[in-house]
Amino acid sequence: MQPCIFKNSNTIEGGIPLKSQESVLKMSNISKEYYGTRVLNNINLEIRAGEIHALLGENGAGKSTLMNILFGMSVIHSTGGFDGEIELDGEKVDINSPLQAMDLGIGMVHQEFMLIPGYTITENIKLNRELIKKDFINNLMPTSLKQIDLDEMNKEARKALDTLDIGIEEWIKVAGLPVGYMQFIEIAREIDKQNIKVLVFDEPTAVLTESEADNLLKAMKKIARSGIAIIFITHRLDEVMEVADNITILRDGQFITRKSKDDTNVFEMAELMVGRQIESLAKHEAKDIENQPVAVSLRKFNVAMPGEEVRDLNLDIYKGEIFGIGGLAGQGKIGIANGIMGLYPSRGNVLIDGQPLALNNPKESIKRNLAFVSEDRRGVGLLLDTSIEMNIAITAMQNKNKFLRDYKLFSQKSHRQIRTHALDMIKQLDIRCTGPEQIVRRLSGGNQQKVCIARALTLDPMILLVSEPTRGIDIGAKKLVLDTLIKLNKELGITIIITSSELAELRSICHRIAIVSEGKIEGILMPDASDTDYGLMMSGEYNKLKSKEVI
Ligand SMILES: Nc1ncnc2c1ncn2[C@@H]1O[C@H](COP(=O)(O)OP(=O)(O)OP(=O)(O)O)[C@@H](O)[C@H]1O
Repeated sequence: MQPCIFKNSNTIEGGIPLKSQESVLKMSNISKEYYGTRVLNNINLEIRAGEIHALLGENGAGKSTLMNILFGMSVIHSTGGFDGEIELDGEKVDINSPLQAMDLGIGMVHQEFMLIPGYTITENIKLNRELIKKDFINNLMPTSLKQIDLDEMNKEARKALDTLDIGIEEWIKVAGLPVGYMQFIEIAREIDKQNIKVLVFDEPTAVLTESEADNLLKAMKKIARSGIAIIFITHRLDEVMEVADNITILRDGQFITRKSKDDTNVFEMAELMVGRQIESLAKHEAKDIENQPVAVSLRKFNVAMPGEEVRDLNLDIYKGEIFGIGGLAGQGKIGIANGIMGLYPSRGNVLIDGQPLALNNPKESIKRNLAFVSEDRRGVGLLLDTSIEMNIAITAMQNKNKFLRDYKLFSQKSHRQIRTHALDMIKQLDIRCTGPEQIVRRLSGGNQQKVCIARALTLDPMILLVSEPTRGIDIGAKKLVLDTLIKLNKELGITIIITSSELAELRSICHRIAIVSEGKIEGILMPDASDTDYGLMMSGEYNKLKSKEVI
């Protein structure tokens, strides 16, 4: 079996794309209801071979639902199916399961990784498509005793990785690899499939740093040049401008428009998505931070978070500051907040308002008025099968005795207070839902993130740590989240520590930004420092060059 990437037929000499006029995929008049609520209404989507087609829409617009239909996901069929037609290469198809979708040549690069950590990269790429040795004896064996051709599998995996310019060895295990690599392994798995015609990238850059995202966009262009049609779901409109040929925009389950990239711009796309004009992000006001008392002091702080280790780190964060933590994936930026909150083993000294914090004890961190919005909202952030209102209230109930009626001998939860508070949060953060009783699993990704933020705010924190707060959030909601952080800082004086892979986001709202490299602070910059300084710090070169007096 040969890897398909440049075997797909729609290329012409030199690998220049032959963007066929025929559509490879056509979804017509697609409608879908969930429990009586219409979430897609007569949607059309048409894509040609070799085209990169961006599918845009706010959180909850219906993008994932449309893709779930394309993949024949059970969530669609177990909830009454859908209306409309799907055609592949001009032929009507019924797609009743993901397996059938794969057989038809539809692939998906997932937002949440679907890799098996204990397997090697090759084993993950070839999972369920293992190659069997072709010698005479092996041919005679029953299937269960046939020998796998590991050499050939490694070769093909290598070829797929090379196509993506990934230097990593194919025989190493996936466990512990940085997030950026995981994404590429997912892609390698898809492009290694022989018959792939349509490849869906669902917010592929949401978990990547800027340089990793650049590489990914390049890889996408290369894959499209081989003739594969790409559906690209993203909330980052600059990426759309960089790689997309055409764009389909959904809003509240309605088809809004289809446009050629050349006939639109970022502002128009944003407006079409949200149905109103988007103002630019609010900016914090400059503050004389360093005269304030220290709110958080870290000395020789170490956190054993796999892939994000923090090593002997020293840092002071001032009261009332919005403090940014940036850096490349795998350098330790994510470990800092997780360590302070006691979620990963840590050692060293942490002072909160001058008083030592007991480490490795999440309850203690919450008692000391810290709250955390984790980057891993599905893993540690949310109770997916519980209502929005309970998700918002539960941590404050357990740790701060909020929403409890005290009857001397026992206490009982106050449904009324929980409901009133949830309704207020839903309004303040514009959580799109059917009501406070809706279970969180049924919310779109962005709205789940807003529930995490609401839960943290419910703890009335004095120090709020937020990790990747706008990952997977649409442009309208992003502004809302960042504006909310600024407001909490300005009006309630909350010290905010925000960790983000998006430097632009940090520079837009932070008073100071620390860049983490190899588990330590490489340096602290003001938001208006030069791009060169940021770039050098991110690559860990800043201090080396400074010591040589090059800068
Ligand atoms: N399993 C489900 N049961 C009920 N409603 C659902 C389910 N999955 C999604 N929905 C609803 O369908 C609508 C569309 O959600 P969908 O996840 O398709 O949006 P999206 O555009 O992908 O959003 P995001 O950008 O946040 O991922 C939302 O109102 C959501 O609450």
